[in-house]
Amino acid sequence: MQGTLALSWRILANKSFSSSSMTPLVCLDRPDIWCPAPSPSEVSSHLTHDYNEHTAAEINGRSIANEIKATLATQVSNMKNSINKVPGLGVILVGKRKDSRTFVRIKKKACEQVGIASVVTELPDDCTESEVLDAVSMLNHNESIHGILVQLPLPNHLCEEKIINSVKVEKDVDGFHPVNMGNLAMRGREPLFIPCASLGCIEVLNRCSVEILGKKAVVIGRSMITGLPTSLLLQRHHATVSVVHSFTKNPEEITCEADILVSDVGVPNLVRSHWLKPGVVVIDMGSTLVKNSSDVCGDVCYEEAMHKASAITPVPGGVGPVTISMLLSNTLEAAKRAYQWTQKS
Ligand SMILES: NC(=O)C1=CN([C@@H]2O[C@H](COP(=O)(O)OP(=O)(O)OC[C@H]3O[C@@H](n4cnc5c(N)ncnc54)[C@H](OP(=O)(O)O)[C@@H]3O)[C@@H](O)[C@H]2O)C=CC1
Ligand SMILES: Nc1nc(=O)c2c([nH]1)NC[C@@H]1CN(c3ccc(C(=O)N[C@@H](CCC(=O)O)C(=O)O)cc3)C=[N+]21
Repeated sequence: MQGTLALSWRILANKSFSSSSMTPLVCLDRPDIWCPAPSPSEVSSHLTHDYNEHTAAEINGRSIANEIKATLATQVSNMKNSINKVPGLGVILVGKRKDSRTFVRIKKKACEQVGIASVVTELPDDCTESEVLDAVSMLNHNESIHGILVQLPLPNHLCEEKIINSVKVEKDVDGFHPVNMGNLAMRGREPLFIPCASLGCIEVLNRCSVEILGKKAVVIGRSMITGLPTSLLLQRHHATVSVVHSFTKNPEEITCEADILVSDVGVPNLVRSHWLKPGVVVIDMGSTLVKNSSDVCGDVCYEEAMHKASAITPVPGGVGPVTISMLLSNTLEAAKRAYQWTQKS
């Protein structure tokens, strides 16, 4: 087992960017994000390792996100200089949920960092469905808003389906509109936007030179926000994907086959050591707020996984910040399309 771990770590650290020969999935112009191969030094700069080969490399999502944000900030500034426009994100926040308010605050701050304008429309917990639909409609018609995000979950009395369907497909930077999700699921079709957490997952794997093509990937969770689009996107990158959910019997028998394990559940410490194959790359998307604290907790028992995996994203500081940078990237793409502006090389 130790041999396997040592080998997989060496592969991870030394391999050149294996996905560079792959056609980018999205027809988005994502220079410097999907395309170029990171140099070995760039790869290792996102991985911290204590030089003990029997523990996993920790993937530094904050440094990946900072790199992406620096690229986006340059492009936003170029757009401003060339056409005197900046991308705009409209967020609708319903109610007082602490986690939702935190996530919206993080998104707003990230927009400021790269020069994207953001407006947050706040509605009370007991607002009516037509008030939310009106708020979406205002943003749909606002020419300085290029991306719209309705923070989920919504209070139970509101119909999530109806509200998501009302977002203009061209402004659906979350990628949750059925047209975008449907196109993601259908081979040969290109969605205008892919959900940010799924993009974040692939971005982390790409930037750490983890090969996806031909690998066995297991996704735990099948929600619209994370699990479902992540399994679809991993398939587009030619992984063989299995999906585990709340009705799966003996999930550990499936997860322990995975070369890449993605967990999108929201149950702290669900994934234990015996769920993992030695050398697996673990992407922990779980982000649960710990009760009576501002700490967040992932789905994977980190201390146990450290001794089994070859690389792992921590929580916080793993895939979460990369997800946020993908929202910024989608918003910039939306603005580029709206203004038919392309970055001159
Ligand atoms: N880091 C990031 O970038 C992001 C993190 N998140 C986080 O991801 C987590 C999941 O969010 P979200 O997808 O919205 O949550 P949902 O509650 O919508 O979905 C949870 C999924 O996990 C499955 N599930 C629940 N319990 C188990 C179990 N014991 N074993 C296996 N599967 C189980 C459910 O199965 P079933 O379908 O059968 O009900 C469902 O598919 C949250 O912590 C959220 O905060 C979300 C978005 C981005
Ligand atoms: N319309 C909509 N779109 C979403 O994309 C969406 C949503 N609703 N509802 C909730 C989930 C959750 N989600 C996260 C994004 C970033 C972090 C993130 O950046 N987490 C930080 C920690 C955050 C903290 O410190 O509280 C980290 O992991 O380092 C977490 C979770 C997006 N979601």
